[in-house]
Amino acid sequence: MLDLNVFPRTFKWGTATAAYQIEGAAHEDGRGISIWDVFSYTPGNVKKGDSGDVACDHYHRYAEDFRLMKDLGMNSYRLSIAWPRILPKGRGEVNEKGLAFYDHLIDELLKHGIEPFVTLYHWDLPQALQQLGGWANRDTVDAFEEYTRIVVNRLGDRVKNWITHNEPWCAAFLGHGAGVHAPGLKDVGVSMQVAHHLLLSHGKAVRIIKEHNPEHKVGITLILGPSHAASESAEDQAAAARHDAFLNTIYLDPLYGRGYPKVLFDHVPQFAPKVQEGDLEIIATPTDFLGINYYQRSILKHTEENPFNFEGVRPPGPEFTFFDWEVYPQGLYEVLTRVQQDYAPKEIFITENGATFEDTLTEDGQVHDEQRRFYIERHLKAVQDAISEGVPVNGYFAWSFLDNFEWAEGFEKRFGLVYVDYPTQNRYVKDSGKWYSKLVKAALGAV
Ligand SMILES: N=[N+]=NCCCCNC(=O)[C@@H]1[C@H]2[C@H](O)[C@@H](O)[C@H](O)[C@@H](CO)[C@@H]12
Repeated sequence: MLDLNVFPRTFKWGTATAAYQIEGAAHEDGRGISIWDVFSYTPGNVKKGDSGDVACDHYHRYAEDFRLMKDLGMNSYRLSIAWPRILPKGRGEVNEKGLAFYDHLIDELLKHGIEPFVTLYHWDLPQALQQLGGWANRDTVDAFEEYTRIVVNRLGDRVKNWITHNEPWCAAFLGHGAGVHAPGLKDVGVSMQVAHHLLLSHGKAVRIIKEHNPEHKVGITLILGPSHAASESAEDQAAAARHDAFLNTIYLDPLYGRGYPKVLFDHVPQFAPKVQEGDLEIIATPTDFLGINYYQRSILKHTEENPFNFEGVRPPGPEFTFFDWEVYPQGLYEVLTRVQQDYAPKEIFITENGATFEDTLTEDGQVHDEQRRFYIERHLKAVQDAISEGVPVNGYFAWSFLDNFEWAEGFEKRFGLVYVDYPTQNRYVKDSGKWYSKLVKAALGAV
């Protein structure tokens, strides 16, 4: 199945996590409140009333976790910084204990020879900024610049790979359009303006990072997936094209200098974001790589029931994850070849890919998760095939290192290569993690 020699010598083999999902210590050492604390504490928003208050207690256990990561053989690791730990009110007063935490965390990683990829924003906006309008308020772009400068100045002597934002589509649409993520708003027009401000803040942050050190690599992480038409009908084809814009090209096009997709905003002009003079040029500031998160494809048909005139159709499967997401590895190949053909990024990292299945910890501390192993194997094969066709993929970060707080699903949905027994906080490497470790060691040994 896999031919490890196809992967470049410089390939980054790792896993990914996010601060709010693993750290815990939500009220410790000066950390401010985030929109995800507020959203989680609001009854009904998160399954079983779960929150990131404790999560994987990574805040206190990161040294143990990185020893485990080293033992598993990975050479890279994607993490995010919690903005509320650095600037508890979002701007102004800096929390030295927050900076010190990430100092120690990065030092611990480097001690093990693991290369950090740091995401600046993985959805945990300081609540104090939300109270001023959050990402719907253009001033938050300035706040993000302030935050970026502080983090890059403190960690930039050791961190050389930066991801400005994680999945602006989720932060914008799930958080402000569908209302199923923090801050829980349901206004599509606002969600599109939020998308614009996220992209604008990305462009500003790229410039800050490049000013700090032009040798540093900076990019953004997008959730991308194929949008397939449910039938050959012109209506369904057009519906799929609009969804492709709604999910994919609404970000890809402006990032690569093409402005916002007309196929979408000619159809729903009422949702078009307000764009100021110069914004699109800032958004298109050149980057060093594109981070791609891939989980599934979408199938669309025409509908008269909403202004976008598209609605999802359940994919045929036959395999689905515990999240009821179709297992569709060829979709990753489709995304990679399309991105290469249409945008030709200098470099691509798969910054997230993984699956949730119902894991059971056995009496003797095993988790036999063959479905997850098989999922990852097939998606790595899709990456291999894309590389064979010249797509410059130079890294794969499995989602996720640890089981963790899965947003509105709480702790029920486990994505980890490592099982977390929350009552004891003990970690147990799942069969998929053991397999991935062997593969990574072989790949890195093979180079
Ligand atoms: N149409 N459509 N498709 C998009 C549907 C959103 C899919 N969920 C994600 O991408 C999130 C991403 C997040 O970074 C991480 O923090 C989450 O834990 C994982 C797992 O959920 C994934």
